[in-house]
Amino acid sequence: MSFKTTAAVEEMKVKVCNLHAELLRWGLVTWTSGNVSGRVPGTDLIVIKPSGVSYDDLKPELMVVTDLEGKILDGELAPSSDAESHNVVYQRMPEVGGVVHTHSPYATAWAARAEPIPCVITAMADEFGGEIPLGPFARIGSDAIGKGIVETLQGHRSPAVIMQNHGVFTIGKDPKAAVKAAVMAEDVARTVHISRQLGEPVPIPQADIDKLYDRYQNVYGQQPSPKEQ
Ligand SMILES: O=C(CO)[C@@H](O)[C@@H](O)COP(=O)(O)O
Repeated sequence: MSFKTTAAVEEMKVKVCNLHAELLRWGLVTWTSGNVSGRVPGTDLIVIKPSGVSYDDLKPELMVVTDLEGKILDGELAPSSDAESHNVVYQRMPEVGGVVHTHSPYATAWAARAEPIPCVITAMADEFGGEIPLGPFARIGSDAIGKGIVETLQGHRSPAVIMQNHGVFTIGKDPKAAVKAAVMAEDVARTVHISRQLGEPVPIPQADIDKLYDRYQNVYGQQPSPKEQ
């Protein structure tokens, strides 16, 4: 039976396509590395970048729609080679609406050293609620990467995980939130790297991390007015 698209699917194709430009804008990807996906709200449909296509050539109509098992439902091209990893996250974390993968240089350098990024700046407490955890080494081609992402994120508030010897995976309530987490992960990875070159960074006490995280997640910025809630 041929796939019957919807306005929501087409809207997600545009969002996912356009968010790939943010990966370039913030210096998170090189050539065709990296990928963004989004879950169409209220469905088990996933929209993801086609594999190996130049960022300059990405268009909404080239995005690939799959089910949670990776079966292609819409799209002429093969989905990202990381689609299985994204799908394991969506299968096991129903609250996740967006997943991003990059090889951003500073965060990936921490992954190459198999070290989690310690929470030593308030920006990390704000966005990640603690360290950016390290996930296991796993080769592409099975569900091992996806399982490693999910198992590592459990017990952390971080929306980002650095996978040993590989790179960054981030999650969010929607694709834009996952892209933000990828941008901020690279930003703090760079800062903490620079700090550690000149000495030993000083950890922030957990009680302060908790307060900073709560403020940033619940007070910072333009909170919806009571009538909007
Ligand atoms: O990291 C990997 C594979 O794990 C890269 O190949 C990935 O960033 C880009 O692959 P795709 O073009 O999305 O298939």
